[in-house]
Amino acid sequence: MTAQLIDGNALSKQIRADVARRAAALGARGVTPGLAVILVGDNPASQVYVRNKVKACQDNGLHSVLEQYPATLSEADLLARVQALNNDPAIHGILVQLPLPAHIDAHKVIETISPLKDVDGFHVASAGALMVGQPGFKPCTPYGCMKMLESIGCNPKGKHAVVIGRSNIVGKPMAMLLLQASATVTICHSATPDLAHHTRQADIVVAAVGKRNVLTADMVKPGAVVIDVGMNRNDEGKLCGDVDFDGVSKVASAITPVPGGVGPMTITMLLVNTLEAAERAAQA
Ligand SMILES: Nc1nc(=O)c2c([nH]1)NC[C@@H]1CN(c3ccc(C(=O)N[C@@H](CCC(=O)O)C(=O)O)cc3)C=[N+]21
Repeated sequence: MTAQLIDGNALSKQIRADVARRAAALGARGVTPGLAVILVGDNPASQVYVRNKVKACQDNGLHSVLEQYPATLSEADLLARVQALNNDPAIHGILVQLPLPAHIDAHKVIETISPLKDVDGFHVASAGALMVGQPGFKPCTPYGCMKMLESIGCNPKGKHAVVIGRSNIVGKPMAMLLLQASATVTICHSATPDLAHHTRQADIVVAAVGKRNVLTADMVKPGAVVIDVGMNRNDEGKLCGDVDFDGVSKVASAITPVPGGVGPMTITMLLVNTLEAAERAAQA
């Protein structure tokens, strides 16, 4: 291992301390930042994630409400809950945990969340704002990745960044944030014929596919910075990313681990977005 480790837990600790300070300052003005998390169904992974989010709120002085519903909840009832939270002045951020049961149109649910409370940054208005450089919530995972680059003094300006993956939640907004930071951005995906051809030219690689060993040492330029957004299980059931960490960490100059990298930063940026939603509401 020659690469510098970009520690998502350590960086989260710093940023969360700042969130807690700002939350306390708002509290002194009578406003406690509030996050509502809605979980539909009993997906065990979702239950763990949601509990971690609620705990992170509690630990940093944010108010949180967890609403759990059975998988049989109707779409109409879920939309009504979201509307009620839109109108609840104690709630500044609304997160509907994905995936939702198949009978519910996730797109419809997300579009029902007020863009002012869309702390996931998944609403089309948030995506559009990011696209045109207007104020709005940035999706937490790519936002966290940008903070990780910043934390090691990696300014994307003039660099070639390759994003692997084109999801609405990570790949696309990641590319937009890097572009906004004046990187030259290449987006690769499942139909890219020669992925290694692109990644070998990259100063920054962000892997966001959801498949193990998408990025191996032979695909990385010496000295590149590598961000691993993947969340997979290996044959032993251990959590691992999209990047062959052992190989790539011998070539890269800096790399994020899984676990302890992008995951905790995603939750941290959710707290940041919720705090900012509350600060804006307090100003209005
Ligand atoms: N509306 C919505 N917003 C989300 O942000 C959202 C979602 N739905 N659905 C599911 C995914 C997944 N996700 C994670 C966040 C943190 C960790 C995390 O903290 N991971 C730890 C390890 C956790 C473990 O050990 O399992 C780590 O990487 O160190 C993981 C996954 C947010 N998601």
